[in-house]
Amino acid sequence: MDVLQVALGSRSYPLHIGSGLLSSTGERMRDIDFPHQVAVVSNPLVADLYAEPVMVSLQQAGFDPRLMLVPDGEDYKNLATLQLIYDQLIEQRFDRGCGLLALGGGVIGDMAGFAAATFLRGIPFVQVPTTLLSQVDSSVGGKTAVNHPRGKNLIGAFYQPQLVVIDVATLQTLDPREVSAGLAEVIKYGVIRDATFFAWLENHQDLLRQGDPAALIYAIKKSCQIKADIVEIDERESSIRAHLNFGHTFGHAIENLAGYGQWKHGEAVAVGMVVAAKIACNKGLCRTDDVARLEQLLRAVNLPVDPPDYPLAAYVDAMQRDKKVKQGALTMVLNQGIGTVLLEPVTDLAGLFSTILDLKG
Ligand SMILES: NC(=O)c1ccc[n+]([C@@H]2O[C@H](COP(=O)([O-])OP(=O)(O)OC[C@H]3O[C@@H](n4cnc5c(N)ncnc54)[C@H](O)[C@@H]3O)[C@@H](O)[C@H]2O)c1
Ligand SMILES: O=C(O)C(=O)C[C@@H](O)[C@H](O)[C@H](O)COP(=O)(O)O
Ligand SMILES: [Zn+2]
Repeated sequence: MDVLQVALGSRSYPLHIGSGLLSSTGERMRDIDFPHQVAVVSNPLVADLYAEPVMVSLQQAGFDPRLMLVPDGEDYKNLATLQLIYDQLIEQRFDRGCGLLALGGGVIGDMAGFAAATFLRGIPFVQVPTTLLSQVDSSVGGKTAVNHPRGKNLIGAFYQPQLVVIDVATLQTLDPREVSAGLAEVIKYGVIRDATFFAWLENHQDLLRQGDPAALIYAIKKSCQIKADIVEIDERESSIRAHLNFGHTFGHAIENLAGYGQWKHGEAVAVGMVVAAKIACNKGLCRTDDVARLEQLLRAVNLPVDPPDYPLAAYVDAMQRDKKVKQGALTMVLNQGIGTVLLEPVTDLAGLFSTILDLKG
């Protein structure tokens, strides 16, 4: 097992990464003095697969765990489902001596994390991510949120977990499409921070697409390290944390326009990264060869690269609700070649994106 650290002063926490860790979750939580009463928030699909080892290990470690289920899917990542979590916490008389454990993918982690941030003004929580995407990205860094019908993650909080338990064995039951979706965020790290890692991903694309455990474990550790390094410098996204949003301005617009759940987050981000890279290329920040490398790698791991056909005005309207908009101006994350990005203010969104939609196909 490997232990990485997210160093944030009094809010620091470890990431435990290894195979078969679920059955020792309780011991790990006892080691950090986690509260006695634990709400284990999950969905029916994940609970059928993995609730038992987690619940048993919590009981054996002396905790009082209660399983609380919410419906599965991005279209349930909203205030109504959040209310279901609060209802269960209140009905079961959870008080300030309690904590919460999020067991599932990024949807569960984001929503349960926000419940933890807000219930009784904040209770401790632990992330136990079970998708590749949640293991490389959403469980680390403390962004929690639910969607609004008009925009992704518009209602949320920065709220750090006290522990992240990444059991890579859970990836064995993951649908191949979910593996690909997770790889989009992994590829993002290569583009924004590490050209050598990007080249490694290119060299291991077949193994990664096939879900090879050794290749995935390397990619998970590398991704978590890159994300931890960024979050440690800029926890609340006042500067370089926005780099982690590469591909998300357009990606979130796709998710919103299509209707939540129609596109997987990672798939939308894949297209968004290509769009951002094409903009960067038009501005002379990267070469057409860099865009081609990105497209090739995304295609190789079965990710889409072409934007769905919505009117430009609809895209522009959706992108205006991006959280990187301040006083009406959007800041875009654009790549400089492969391995570095910069932040660039955009005034004429329609003008900028009309060129890119022309580039389609
Ligand atoms: N907070 C952040 O920093 C951050 C970062 C990236 C993405 N996100 C958010 O994460 C969400 C996407 O997360 P996701 O891709 O994990 O999707 P998800 O949570 O919807 O999970 C995908 C599917 O896999 C199922 N599943 C989970 N674990 C499984 C397993 N081990 N075996 C079989 N099936 C399993 C889920 O039930 C679901 O049906 C989006 O809402 C996105 O906005 C947040
Ligand atoms: O942790 C971050 O910061 C990220 O931007 C990671 C993204 O992959 C993630 O999808 C995040 O939720 C998007 O942030 P948002 O602020 O645009 O909702
Ligand atoms: Zn993302």
